[in-house]
Amino acid sequence: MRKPDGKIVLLGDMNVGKTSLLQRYMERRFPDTVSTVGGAFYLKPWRSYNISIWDTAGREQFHGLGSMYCRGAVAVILTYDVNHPQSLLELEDRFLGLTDTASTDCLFAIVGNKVDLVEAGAAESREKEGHGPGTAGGGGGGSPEVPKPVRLEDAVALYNKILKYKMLDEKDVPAAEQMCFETSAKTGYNVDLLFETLFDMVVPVILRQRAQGPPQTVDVSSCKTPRRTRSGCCS
Ligand SMILES: Nc1nc2c(ncn2[C@@H]2O[C@H](COP(=O)(O)OP(=O)(O)OP(=O)(O)O)[C@@H](O)[C@H]2O)c(=O)[nH]1
Ligand SMILES: [Mg+2]
Repeated sequence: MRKPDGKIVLLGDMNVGKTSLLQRYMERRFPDTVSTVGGAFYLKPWRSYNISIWDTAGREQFHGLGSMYCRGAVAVILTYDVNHPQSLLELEDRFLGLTDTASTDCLFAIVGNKVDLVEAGAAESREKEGHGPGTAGGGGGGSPEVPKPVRLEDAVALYNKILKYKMLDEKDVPAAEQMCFETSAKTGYNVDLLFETLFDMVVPVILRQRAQGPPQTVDVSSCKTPRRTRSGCCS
């Protein structure tokens, strides 16, 4: 098997849907998942490159492994659940620090998953209030404004905090609007857009890294070995 040219890592709290997003993209389905143990990866050929995409465990007990998985990453997908504000806060509090081992020109995407539940919840409350499905609660025809527990603006604010944390100038990185996504692994909404936008963006990073010399290697002495690692689908 050819060595991957670049690595993308999914990070985020347990249950936000990291494994489901990856399976939706790679396998085109939404199977039942079990909470991830350790990590697992897929290899995605993209143009003339091989990109590895790492799924990580959100559970606290595996937290220490996160920085090992991020080592040398060309992009990190920080995932939260749009229905759980705490999962967005956790990205800043618990997961951002893990990306210190990523490549210096690592790209960051922020992904709010499970948007289908917002729509479902809104439809349910409309019905409870006596409005039929499809009515906009007295509105005049346009699609109803669905209140989301976490708004896209909150993700954009986090993106700007990340730039500060990494001491990056916004002129040198993609705009927040390009890097904040709302997805549904269940319906597939925006899932291809997320991964393929990112693949296209990481290609120049891979080329830059190649021009600069050999890829960074893992210093195994500085990280704990996982007790159990679920093997990747390609291993
Ligand atoms: N409705 C809905 N459910 C989802 C979506 N994505 C994931 N789920 C469900 O959320 C639960 C957790 O999904 P996982 O993909 O296992 O979450 P995870 O982030 O990988 O969790 P850990 O591996 O524990 O870190 C599962 O029951 C999924 O079926 C989505 O877009 N919509
Ligand atoms: Mg998982």
